[in-house]
Amino acid sequence: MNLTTDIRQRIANYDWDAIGHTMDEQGYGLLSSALTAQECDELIALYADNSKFRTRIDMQRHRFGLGEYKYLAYPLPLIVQELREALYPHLAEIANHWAELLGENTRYPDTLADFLQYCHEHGQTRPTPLILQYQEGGYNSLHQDLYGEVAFPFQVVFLLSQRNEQYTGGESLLIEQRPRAQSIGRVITLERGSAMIFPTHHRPVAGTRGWYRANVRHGVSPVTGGMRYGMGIIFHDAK
Ligand SMILES: O=C(O)CCC(=O)C(=O)O
Ligand SMILES: [Fe+2]
Repeated sequence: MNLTTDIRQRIANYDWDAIGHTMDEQGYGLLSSALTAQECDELIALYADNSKFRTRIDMQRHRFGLGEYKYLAYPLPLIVQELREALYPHLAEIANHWAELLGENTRYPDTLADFLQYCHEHGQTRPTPLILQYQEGGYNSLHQDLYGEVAFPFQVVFLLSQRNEQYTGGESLLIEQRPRAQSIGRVITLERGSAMIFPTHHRPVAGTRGWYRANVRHGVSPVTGGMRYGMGIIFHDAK
């Protein structure tokens, strides 16, 4: 791959205060134009190269939905490594703020390397960034990506395909379940190269007696035509 090296700068250029506020308010955030069309194409092309991946999952076999995904192997492709490293400190700051709101003692370290060290000490050593592929009819059931006791509270998904040109349907879904209430469903329409930051397991919501946890699951609605690729960056490693 002909990798660009301005990823760190691109990530640093987002208005992270504004993203933090949006995440506090709606539970997720968007990064528009995080990847160029060429980078999206390169990542899609990478999907065919099994030497870059450690595991392939047939989603139907596990009743996770319909489609497939592959977990990248270490060392991660440079662009994925750079995105994971560059996103982490901004998200750790928001994560620490959320932990405070929820009265948790957890404090996330400032660097991805330190956080991964912590994962490794807890037996979580396998890389979790993944590329997902859905054909017509494919979908991803509502789920959470937890792979052990250590879980970073946010993950990021990048849409790699061109909506309405390469595929139709296949909307990103977030379902938020508040205690003793019915769930809220959010449909997030991503553009090619854009990304969504969302909670891995829950988000703080203001109640009449302080902040409480609302459980969040994510998924993808059925693809009605064509082929849709996404790339997920999960920060905790897996057991
Ligand atoms: O394909 C998608 O957009 C959903 C990806 C997903 O489940 C994830 O990134 O964890
Ligand atoms: Fe997921």
